[in-house]
Amino acid sequence: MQIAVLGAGSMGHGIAQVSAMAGHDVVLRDIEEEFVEDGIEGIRENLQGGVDRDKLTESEMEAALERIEGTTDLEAAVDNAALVVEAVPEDMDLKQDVFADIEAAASEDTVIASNTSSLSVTEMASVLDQPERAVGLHFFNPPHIMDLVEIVIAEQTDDRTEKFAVDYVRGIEKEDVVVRDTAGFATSRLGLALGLEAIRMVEQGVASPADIDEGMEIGYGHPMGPLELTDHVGLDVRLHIAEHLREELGERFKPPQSLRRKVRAGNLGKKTGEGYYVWEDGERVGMSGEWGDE
Ligand SMILES: NC(=O)c1ccc[n+]([C@@H]2O[C@H](COP(=O)([O-])OP(=O)(O)OC[C@H]3O[C@@H](n4cnc5c(N)ncnc54)[C@H](O)[C@@H]3O)[C@@H](O)[C@H]2O)c1
Repeated sequence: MQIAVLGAGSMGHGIAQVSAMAGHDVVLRDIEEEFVEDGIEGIRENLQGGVDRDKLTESEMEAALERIEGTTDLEAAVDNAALVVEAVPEDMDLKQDVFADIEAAASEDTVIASNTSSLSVTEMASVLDQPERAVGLHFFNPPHIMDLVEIVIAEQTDDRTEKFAVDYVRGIEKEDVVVRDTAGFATSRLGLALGLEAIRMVEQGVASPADIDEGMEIGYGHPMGPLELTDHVGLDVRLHIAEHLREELGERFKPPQSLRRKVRAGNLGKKTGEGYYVWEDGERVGMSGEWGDE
């Protein structure tokens, strides 16, 4: 099957990679040649990492790369695609424009998917003449490592589109969960609830960030505690989603004060070197503020 992925950033290049690894022909589109090249280079590095760890062979890597083509031309990208997945920045106006552009250039039965992590797919689909072909495909970061794809069913999504999405996700050997298009879907809503409560517990001095995280890792078998995960995701990203969920779902998603303060101070987590932990060269070296050493 031919697939177009729009946006060659963190998520887009990974979605292109897992699709090509499953045997699909992929066209990866971004707005600048440089971004397309960076995306394809990212795929090459991921695949080479897989070869180095004996997860795939050199020839499987080359075959996957041959199935991926890069372009800046939207029409050429979506022209023959059975599925288009957009992974452009998280902005409703931009995504609606992209959806409308896809519909104008693609064939009538092309399925149009969004990789949004928090926006309403129903609202995105409302700009389409055939909104029943829209669906959310919420991949997790990084797509070549994470097994889950949350399939988001908009108000308008029809049964054909839902089945198409489920078949595609299973075909690329990912696990699917099907959720209705509601704020935060299933995963962001629950993940954030845990993250915000953990932040409030740090504020109340219940325990240190490292002890709270270790409690969830050892006690509940989570691969990573809620505070370290917050540092990985980015405090700004978590604050933004919390504000959105507060608006949609109520005060239980009210962002804690320390989260706001840290974002204002530019302490956004791993990417800036400090969040609830202190980071050096991508490694956790201590805890933020008065908590100090672990
Ligand atoms: N980063 C994550 O952890 C994560 C996880 C799940 C879902 N998402 C979602 O995936 C989407 C993309 O996020 P990202 O982190 O990959 O962003 P990113 O900023 O890394 O990449 C976005 C890319 O889209 C390109 N772009 C902008 N306008 C475009 C257009 N009109 N057509 C084609 N490309 C265009 C940009 O040049 C950029 O390369 C967002 O909706 C985000 O919410 C992100």
